Amino acid sequence: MDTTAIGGCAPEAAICARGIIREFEAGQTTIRVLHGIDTDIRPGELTYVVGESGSGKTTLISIMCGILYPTQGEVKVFGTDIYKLTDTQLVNFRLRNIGFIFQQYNLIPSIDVAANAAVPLIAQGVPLAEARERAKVLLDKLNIGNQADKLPRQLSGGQQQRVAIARALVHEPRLVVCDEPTAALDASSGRRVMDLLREVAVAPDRACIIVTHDNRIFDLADRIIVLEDGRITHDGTEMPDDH
Ligand SMILES: Nc1ncnc2c1ncn2[C@@H]1O[C@H](COP(=O)(O)OP(=O)(O)OP(=O)(O)O)[C@@H](O)[C@H]1O
Repeated sequence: MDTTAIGGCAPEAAICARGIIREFEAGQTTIRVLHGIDTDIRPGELTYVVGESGSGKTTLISIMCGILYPTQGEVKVFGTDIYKLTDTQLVNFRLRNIGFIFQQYNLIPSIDVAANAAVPLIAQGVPLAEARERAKVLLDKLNIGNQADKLPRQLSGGQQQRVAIARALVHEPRLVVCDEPTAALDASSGRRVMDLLREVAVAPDRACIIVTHDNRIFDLADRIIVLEDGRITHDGTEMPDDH
């Protein structure tokens, strides 16, 4: 593992992001979406990223979890400078260390719910029967254990989202990154998801980042980062007064 320091990274940081700029090409013009983000995500904390639509939240967390290259800047995840890895090394790093919950659930339509939730374990070579059993433990905790043998299309949107959450947590990744994990859920399902995220993803050697607009769960954050037009404008334990 590469552990050389990049600009002032705390060695214990779960994520150290320095000078993150991201641009997208739009026709003849280049749009700068992130304007030089510097931040450390601490282990043992539930960190929220909030901000208006288009402020760059999804772009930032995608860069932090190794699925979108920054135009400039560096990201260390648990000491590994992820964008210096080869493509294969990066895929393997993500597989072992990171769980994602994105707004598109991307379930595999032709395999049942338990197999979908078990995908990260199967990809790591865990035998199918064991992988399914481990996935079922999480599906039970999310109150959809009784759907394990169904195909994704037989589930409601909120149930499919919970399958995606089980899939993100099943391999007990050190970093969990979630984009609106409770948006499609009623209040009690949303609380259950948050309880599970805390149980699995928040530990002294783990970290969890959540993008959310859901004010029902704001009180559960340890830290809230506010993005405005691709810049951090607030970083504290509570929401700023003007949100
Ligand atoms: N692949 C892309 N190509 C061009 N522009 C993009 C691309 N991805 C994002 N953008 C632009 O970058 C800006 C930030 O997008 P992003 O999805 O990060 O915002 P967000 O804060 O997550 O928004 P929301 O809350 O609506 O999901 C937007 O203006 C968006 O149109």
